[in-house]
Amino acid sequence: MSLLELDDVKVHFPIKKGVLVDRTVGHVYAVDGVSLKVEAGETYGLVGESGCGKTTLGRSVLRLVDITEGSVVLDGTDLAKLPGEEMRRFRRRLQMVFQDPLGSLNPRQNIESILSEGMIAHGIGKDQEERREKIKAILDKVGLPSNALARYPHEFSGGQRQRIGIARALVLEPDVIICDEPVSALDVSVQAQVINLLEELQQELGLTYLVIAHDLAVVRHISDTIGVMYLGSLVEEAPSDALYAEPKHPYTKALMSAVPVPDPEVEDKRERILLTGDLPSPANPPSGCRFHTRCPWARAERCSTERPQLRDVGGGHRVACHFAEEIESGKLALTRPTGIDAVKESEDVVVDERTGEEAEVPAALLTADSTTKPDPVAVKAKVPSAAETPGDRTADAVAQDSDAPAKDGGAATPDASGEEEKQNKTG
Ligand SMILES: Nc1ncnc2c1ncn2[C@@H]1O[C@H](COP(=O)(O)OP(=O)(O)OP(=O)(O)O)[C@@H](O)[C@H]1O
Repeated sequence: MSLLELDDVKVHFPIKKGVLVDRTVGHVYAVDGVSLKVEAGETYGLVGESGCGKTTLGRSVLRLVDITEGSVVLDGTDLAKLPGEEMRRFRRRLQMVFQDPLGSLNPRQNIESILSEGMIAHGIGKDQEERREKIKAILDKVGLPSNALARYPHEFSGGQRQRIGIARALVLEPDVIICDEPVSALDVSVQAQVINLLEELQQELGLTYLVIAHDLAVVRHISDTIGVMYLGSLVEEAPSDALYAEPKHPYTKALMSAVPVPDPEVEDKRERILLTGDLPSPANPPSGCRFHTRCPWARAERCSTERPQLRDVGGGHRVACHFAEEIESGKLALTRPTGIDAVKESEDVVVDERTGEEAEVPAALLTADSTTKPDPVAVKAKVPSAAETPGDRTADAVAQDSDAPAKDGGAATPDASGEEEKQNKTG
């Protein structure tokens, strides 16, 4: 049995209407039948574009949102069936590291108080002295000096604050840590340090992670197994290397082909799959295969009526596509352009709304309906905007951000990077 098992988990949020009497007029199918297993000591990476239900799934494991259907089993215990008090005790074993380290730390509490809070609630440590010793040891493990204890969250850089968030989870000695976009609010250089730290801690302490991220690069680096979500469901799951070597679902192929490769020669020859159309609303998902409205290989007769189940295609690789094998062998003709040729040949020039600059947009993305915006997944591959290209900012920010563990030098003072991050978020 795996340490954490999710079986057909559904989270449907009711859509209410009415002034005096709340009427349920529909549902947001945020998570719609996800089954996955996280093995002890391993990392499961969950990827998908914004709005696909990743965060809701993570929160449902912690019972921070109610599960509509299905089960979440931790070490043999079905959490959905636990009464409140027992669930409270179990919660110690499941901890979360949040995306926004500053927003998740109370600015009025010093680090000792923040880290003690959970320990007191769960009866860890017989007195404050014992708790302090434990906190100091954990701070050391995450690369922060013990004099950080008396300081406040705003006195640390973004990366250091995330180390505090990780320490807060660790002091409770959890079985599983759910990391929800753990590095997406950080500079790229700092991201690598935090990811490396998570890996080191895993090796040293035998931790188990469920890492949720929209960034394939982040998940690839750290995961043993990766699950790809689209509109509330898993469309593909495989060991990390297999997924990257041979993505089998058309959506995964499109996600992968949108990630730029640093080598220009490889980049030039690479197959591109550009999706047209927007992500459908989870309140009104398409019938049959949820991806059929954007899939370049969709077959009207089957894909729009029959919902594909995740099925094993060998080597622990599971895919929810009726035609995965035919697509793989090249036997299935395209029913929509993938935009491969269009990328190379298009000379259409339009103005990028976000930057106000002229941007080349592949002709394939300019659909007959001019009101339809190009899909951001596809566009990102060709026209990254200034705001979406962390690499550009990093060149300057790297020099300024001092996330390197300040073991002997004391905690960092408010630094330029911290300010810059805040401005970035508000801007
Ligand atoms: N409490 C809620 N009530 C109603 N709808 C919700 C609620 N929480 C999330 N949703 C909706 O559920 C869908 C999935 O949201 P979720 O935040 O889980 O996606 P995500 O993949 O984590 O996206 P992001 O990376 O942007 O957070 C979205 O359409 C969202 O608007």
